[in-house]
Amino acid sequence: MAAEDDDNKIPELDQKKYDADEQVKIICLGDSAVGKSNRPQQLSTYALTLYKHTATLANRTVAVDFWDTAGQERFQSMHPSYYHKAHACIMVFDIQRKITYKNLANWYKELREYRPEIPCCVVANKIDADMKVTQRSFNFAKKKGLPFYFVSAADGTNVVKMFREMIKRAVEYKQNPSDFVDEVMQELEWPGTKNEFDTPELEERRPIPPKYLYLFLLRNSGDMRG
Ligand SMILES: Nc1nc2c(ncn2[C@@H]2O[C@H](COP(=O)(O)OP(=O)(O)OP(=O)(O)O)[C@@H](O)[C@H]2O)c(=O)[nH]1
Ligand SMILES: [Mg+2]
Repeated sequence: MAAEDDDNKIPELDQKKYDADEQVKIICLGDSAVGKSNRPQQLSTYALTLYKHTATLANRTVAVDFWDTAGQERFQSMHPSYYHKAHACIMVFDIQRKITYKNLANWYKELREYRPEIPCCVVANKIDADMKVTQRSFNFAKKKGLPFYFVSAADGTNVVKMFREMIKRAVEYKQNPSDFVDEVMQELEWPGTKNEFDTPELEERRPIPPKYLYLFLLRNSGDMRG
């Protein structure tokens, strides 16, 4: 109980802010170690990292929160609050590990259960390790009609382009959600659709070790490669 009370006091985890016009939330999905955070190997200590970025699009300033997790992927599933109010999703796999590509289908399925219509893209990361892969085709994205990017988080190839395009799509989606479920959820506070960080019942439904839930690191990153 004490921990839940503490969570309520962390302003960054108050998801109501994403209702404001100038705020978007973009989430990252993918297996562990595909390079979502582009950090050197380290213990997955923090459940949640928010990378804050300010983007200028058509003379408008947009505050972007990139949500990134470490650790929860091991459960092959994310906590519902991770998806809550997200405006776009970046799905990442590692071109050197086939399993991470195969698992995209699972991540995508879970994403669509929570967020049926938000813009999503597929990122093939680590192309610096094998440039030849860019000759290959990866059909998952095509099959689902998703934009696809060959990226190297290590050397920066396509990273800024991908982020800019996804921010733009997140803003467009927010201005004109095609997602009926999403609109309904924003209007009604259905059980399970408000900020799940505040709802202990949901913790019981999908238990998460407290150290993952209650530790988080807030980063200020103006650098897209951060
Ligand atoms: N060669 C190469 N290595 C990369 C690239 N991006 C990340 N890595 C390496 O891949 C490993 C995993 O990167 P992370 O960013 O921690 O991966 P993650 O997906 O965030 O993993 P979790 O936080 O555990 O979910 C690290 O050793 C990175 O240095 C890349 O573009 N090229
Ligand atoms: Mg990470």
